[in-house]
Order: sequence, then C-alpha cells, then structure tokens
Amino acid sequence: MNWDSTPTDTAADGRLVGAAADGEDQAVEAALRPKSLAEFVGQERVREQLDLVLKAARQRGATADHVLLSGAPGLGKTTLSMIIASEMEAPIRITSGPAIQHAGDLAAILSSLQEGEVLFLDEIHRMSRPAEEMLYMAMEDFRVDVIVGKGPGATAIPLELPPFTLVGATTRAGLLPPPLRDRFGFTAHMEFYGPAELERVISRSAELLDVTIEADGAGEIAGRSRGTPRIANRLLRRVRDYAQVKADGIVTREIAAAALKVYEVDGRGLDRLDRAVLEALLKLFGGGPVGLSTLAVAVGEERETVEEVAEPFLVREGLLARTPRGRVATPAAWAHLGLTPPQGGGTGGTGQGDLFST
Ligand SMILES: Nc1ncnc2c1ncn2[C@@H]1O[C@H](COP(=O)(O)OP(=O)(O)OP(=O)(O)O)[C@@H](O)[C@H]1O
Repeated sequence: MNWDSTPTDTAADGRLVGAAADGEDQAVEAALRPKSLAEFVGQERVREQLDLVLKAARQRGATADHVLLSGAPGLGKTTLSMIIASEMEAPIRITSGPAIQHAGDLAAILSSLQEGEVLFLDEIHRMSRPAEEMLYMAMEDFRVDVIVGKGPGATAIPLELPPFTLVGATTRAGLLPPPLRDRFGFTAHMEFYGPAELERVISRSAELLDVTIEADGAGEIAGRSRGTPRIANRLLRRVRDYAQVKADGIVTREIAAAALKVYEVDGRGLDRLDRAVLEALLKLFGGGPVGLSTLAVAVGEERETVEEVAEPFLVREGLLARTPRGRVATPAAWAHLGLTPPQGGGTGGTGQGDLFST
C-alpha cells in the first residue's frame, strides 16, 4: 500500500463523538479494518452489488470499473477501498482531493500506477478544476495529456496509462460535477448503521482488541455511536479503559453506561455541546424559534460550531428543526431532556427568531 496523504475528510474536532478521525483513531484503525467483503459489517445492498462488480471483473480477467463511494465520515469508505484492492489482489495507492492541487500532481500519480492498481481518492470533491478535467480523460481513455511549456508555445504530450480502478470517496456526492459522476461505473451511497449492525462492529472490534464484552455492553455502546463505526470503535476504547481501571475488565451494560457517563455521552449519543444547545433552546427560548446567532451566544460558542458541529446530528435525530424563522425544538427534544413543553405545544418561542433568524 502506498499513502500519498492522510485520508481525513475534515479536521478532527476533538470530540469523543466526532466522526472525523483523530490521531488515536488513525493509529488503531488499521488493526480494526475488515479485510474482506465477508468481514465488512452491514451495508448489505452495497456489499452485494460490489461483490458482483468485483467477481465479474475477476472472471473476465479485467480491471474493475471505477467506483464512487459517498457517505458521512467514518462509515467505511476507506475500508471498502482497501477491500476492493484486496479482493482484486491489486495494490492500492491512497491520496485525497486536497493533496492534488495541480494537474501535474495528478499526472505524477497516474503515470506511476501499475496495471490494475486501485487509486483511492478521498474527498474527491475537493480536487482542483484542472486536475478534475485531467481525471475525466484518465478515467475514460486511460490517457492524459501532459502540457509542456507555457503560452502559445505550450504542447500537449499524450501519455498512455495502464488500466486502473479509481475509487473516489466523498461526503458530498451532490458537489461532484455530473461529467465526473458519470464516469464511475458503480456508485454506492453508504447509510448510517443501525444499532444491531453497530453491535456487530463493536463485538468484532472487542475481539480484535482482546476485550471481553457482554452482548448488552456492546448494545449500550452501539446506541450511543451515532450510526458510525468509527465512533463505536472510539467509544469502545474509552469503555475498555474504564472497565480495566474501575472494574474487572469485563464490559457489561452497567460498566458501558457508567463509563460513557464519565465522558458525558448520553444514551442517544449526544455530548455536552449537543445537550447545551438543546437545553438553551428549551430552557431559555421555550423551544424556539430562535436565531442561530442568539443560540450560539447563549451556549458560549461560535455560530459555525453550533451550526456545523452540533446541529447536523440534532437535526438527523429529529430533535431540532431549522426553519426560516429560526431553530425550533421538536417534541422529542423535550422528551429527551425530561422537560415539559410550555402550554400550547412547546414551540411558541420568545419571538427572538424574528429578530435574529438566519
Ligand atoms: N462495515 C464496517 N464493519 C466493521 N468496521 C467498520 C465498518 N465500516 C467502518 N469500520 C471501521 O470504522 C473505522 C472508520 O472507517 P473508515 O476509515 O473506512 O471510514 P471513512 O468512511 O473512510 O471515513 P473518512 O470519510 O473520515 O475517511 C475503521 O476503523 C473501520 O475499521
């Protein structure tokens, strides 16, 4: 395997329930990654379709079609790209969109690929436009034009490439220009994992990490993992520490719950920041509507932090809604914090949404 850069989607935000990889994740993830499609937990449809694509290519003795994987960070895009390479018994080269700022960067990578090699391009939506255009031709015709010289004297020298499989990964498939999207033979959207699937991810990782875990213990961690294997594995490591220091090392449901209480991750996977946002919305603003700026001031955070770090999960969980008049809590938010909505439905608000809504 050949790493051109570290494949992370966004900078790690330092939260235990953040989906981007942090330093510790990167160190242990290699050991926890499933090595084959059979070992890869969940995503049944994607797995079945990919299995067909790869088997058919193998039977024809051909290089597999280009594959586009979309989905949130930590759902297994990098893992799947490595599985594609190992199922095709091909080497893999890993790079990312932000690492390819010039077409020349891409030309250098492409021209050094071996026949059949898998090129994993993480955050493909963040590649520069000239590199993207070079990629079109490389994907379709296995050829690139290398421009030599500048201005009127510049000439394009065609360079033949060996057939390769591009595996592109993106958190934002909608941001990809259609000509790029259309050049992938197979596109898979990865969904968040259900609790039973996460339980299997956790039990599997526990075995690899030599941690004794009861089924209830894995279930307790799964429910707090926000549908994301990376978070499940991270929570498992923190629970393991607690079980080792405070108990006999065995992860039971009680131990998992006690450990995650210490780390302020609640039964639904909300952390301190998520709960602070919800509490402010409910207790200070009667459930909203309230403008984002006001809400951010109330919790002592930047607007962007509330909007980009806390809100997406609260919205996904159906606890908060973004409306034209401002942020509004749902009945589920009142129930989750054990509070009673004010008479009249709980979203009457303070009227501040009108002043500050965004
Ligand atoms: N289906 C799965 N079964 C078991 N473990 C998984 C699965 N999906 C992901 N994991 C584990 O979760 C961790 C994160 O996965 P991975 O790095 O592949 O995610 P990603 O989608 O590429 O994230 P990013 O977008 O941040 O690069 C890895 O340790 C991997 O082992």
